[in-house]
Amino acid sequence: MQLRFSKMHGIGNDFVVLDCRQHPFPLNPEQIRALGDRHVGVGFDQLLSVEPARDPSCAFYYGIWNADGSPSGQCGNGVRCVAAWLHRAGALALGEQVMIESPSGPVTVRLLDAHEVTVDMGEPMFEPARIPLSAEARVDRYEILAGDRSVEFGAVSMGNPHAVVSVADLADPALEQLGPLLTSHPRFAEGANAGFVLQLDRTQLRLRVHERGAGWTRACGTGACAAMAVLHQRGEVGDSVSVELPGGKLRIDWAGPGHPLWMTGPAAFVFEGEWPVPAVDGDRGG
Ligand SMILES: N[C@H](CCC[C@H](N)C(=O)O)C(=O)O
Repeated sequence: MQLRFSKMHGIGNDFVVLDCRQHPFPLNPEQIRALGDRHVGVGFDQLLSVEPARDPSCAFYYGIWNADGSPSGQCGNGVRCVAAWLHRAGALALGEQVMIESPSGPVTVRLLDAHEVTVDMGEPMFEPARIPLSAEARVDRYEILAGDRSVEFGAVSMGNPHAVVSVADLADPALEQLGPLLTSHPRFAEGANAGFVLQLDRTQLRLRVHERGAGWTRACGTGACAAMAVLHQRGEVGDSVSVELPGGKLRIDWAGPGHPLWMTGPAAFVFEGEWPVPAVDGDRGG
């Protein structure tokens, strides 16, 4: 079977997008990993499917799988690319605001232009059980033993789990080990995206993220939302911040609990292609 796809990225976080509006998602986890392989496949951080909505209040549904084949509930850079993809497919007009359904629930997207999208990512969820994180109670700062060091972090869900660690040096070599340790720490029952944030002032952050299921990526949209939300809860940033990641900048706006959190940033097309799906064993994906 030949599979048509679009290759896209959101500030360097790269995606393969599949049009599944007319046919069911066709790949099992083994095939997802093969497609995501950067040497013998096409390569991506995440695979995204565009499907008919399941929730009647939404225009479409999008599925999300990491490069290791694991599913995720949310992808911030990815949903901006889905919105731009729908615009190119003639299914979303400039300036039009629609709800799109993600595995963790609906988000609202609006195309500011063909390559700039703003998204209401919903409210950050801090309750440990909603992340999920095993903890006695919800606090602004948790302590965890990672390897031989105690690490202080914030935790939040954007529809996917995030740990946020404030650092003074994003080039600290210790982060190379700390990222994977936090991502797979047993206190995060479903794993975590581990964000390391350097705060420049109340309106500017720098961030690196070791993503669950994909490793270090050049950008993580939900990670930018998570870092801002954690610092906002501590009263350390204002209601609007610029988050600079290795691949580029996002703007995050959040007025606090009870308000939606908006993420604004670019979405880019790279190329269209076809991929011969290998006949490998494994249960159906999705
Ligand atoms: N690795 C994430 C999914 C992709 C998130 C990221 N690429 C974004 O832009 O939000 C997870 O397993 O929860």
